[in-house]
Amino acid sequence: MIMSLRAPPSSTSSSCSLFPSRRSMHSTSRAMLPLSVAFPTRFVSCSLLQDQVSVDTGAGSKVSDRNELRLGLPSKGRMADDTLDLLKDCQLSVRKVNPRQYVADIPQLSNLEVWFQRPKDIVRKLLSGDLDLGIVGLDIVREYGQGSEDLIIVHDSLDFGDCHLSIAIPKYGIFENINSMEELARMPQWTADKPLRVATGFTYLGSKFMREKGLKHVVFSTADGALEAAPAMGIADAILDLVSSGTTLRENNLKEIKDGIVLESQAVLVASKKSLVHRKGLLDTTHEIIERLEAHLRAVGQFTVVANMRGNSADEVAQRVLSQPSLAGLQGPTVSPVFCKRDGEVVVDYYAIVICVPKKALYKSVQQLRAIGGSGVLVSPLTYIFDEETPRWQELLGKLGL
Ligand SMILES: Nc1ncnc2c1ncn2[C@@H]1O[C@H](COP(=O)(O)OP(=O)(O)OP(=O)(O)O)[C@@H](O)[C@H]1O
Ligand SMILES: O=P(O)(O)OC[C@H]1O[C@H](OP(=O)(O)OP(=O)(O)O)[C@H](O)[C@@H]1O
Ligand SMILES: [Mg+2]
Repeated sequence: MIMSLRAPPSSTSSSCSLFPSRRSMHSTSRAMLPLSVAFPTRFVSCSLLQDQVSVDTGAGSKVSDRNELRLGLPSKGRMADDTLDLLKDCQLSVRKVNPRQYVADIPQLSNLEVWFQRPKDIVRKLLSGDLDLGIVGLDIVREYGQGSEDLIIVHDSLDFGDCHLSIAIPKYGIFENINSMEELARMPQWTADKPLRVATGFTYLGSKFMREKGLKHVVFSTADGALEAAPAMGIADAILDLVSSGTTLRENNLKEIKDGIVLESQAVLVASKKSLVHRKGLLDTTHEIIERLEAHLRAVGQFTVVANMRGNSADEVAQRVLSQPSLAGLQGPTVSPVFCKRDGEVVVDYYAIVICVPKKALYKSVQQLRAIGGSGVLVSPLTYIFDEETPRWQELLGKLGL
């Protein structure tokens, strides 16, 4: 069974390498090139196989000796701006003194350093104990975390960076009638001598997935981008890459296949378990970050709607509002009397109702309000919705056994 990551014969680089053409590939002896790297003792030991890292986070590793807490954020790429925007929306603006500096702070969170790093390095540094928290795509956590139990997903849906990791094959040639992983695995073309060549940046997840899907003869090559070009260039048969809109695949004559999705991904907040347990102050800071994230992300999808409604009593108005399916709000409507003066007397003809409405259901809600006599409808955005309890915090305590 061939399930290995190999470098082209002439290459000593650990990344950016694609296979030589099929002919030269099969006429060359292709030894695996495991590279081992010695780190200073402060780091946990790693062995590199091309671009992959397997990290020993065994019981012997300790949290490093520092007082500051450290949060890793993406230094570049598509996640970088969205991450800063999200934190800003949670009133956790990152203060960067100099755009070329890799360290910053968040004035609201004392004793926390922000370090800007490449996403894969954030995961590596969480494992080595050099970071405590990080915001990256789940794909990167799973690929570079390699199943380590020291990585804990603290918030699993930060609502940006949505994509999935998927196998894609050409629409043409020998793949024209191949539409599922099962059919791909059954193709007679893949043998020990001529394995299926997959170009990917996700060799750990890729080899695990191929094994699970019963593909015995597979060989991976790595590249840092534009993987979709590899099949047309003749240097790979298939690719394993992130897909969002599907445009890049379509434009390159590639297709996804049934059961070919390895992982659904979006931005997550991830932490080192060791740090959470041992580093003073980290749990409190993490609690505050979770609270702010949850309160903000809940609010993002909702509007506050205020309307006036004629009625005889608050109860009667509430009955009318609750008779409509889109007007229940988060915990039912707030109904308050609107006092006005008529002929020298204070009277109540109207009631103000306040509800939270999902953004998607806004227009339907306004129609339903009008149908039951609502007028003067005011709609405003919400900044935060703080619940009594943060379910993710309870989950985290559970995972930590606290
Ligand atoms: N097309 C996409 N749509 C949405 N999210 C994506 C997409 N591609 C990648 N992502 C998410 O963004 C993260 C960062 O993407 P990526 O590593 O490709 O960075 P980049 O911005 O393209 O920079 P570079 O590839 O040059 O390093 C990925 O790990 C993934 O979680
Ligand atoms: O389904 P789509 O919406 O077309 O997005 C998918 C593309 O986005 C990512 O690449 P990116 O744009 O980050 O470029 P890169 O390959 O240089 O990283 C990914 O690697 C795909 O190529
Ligand atoms: Mg990219």
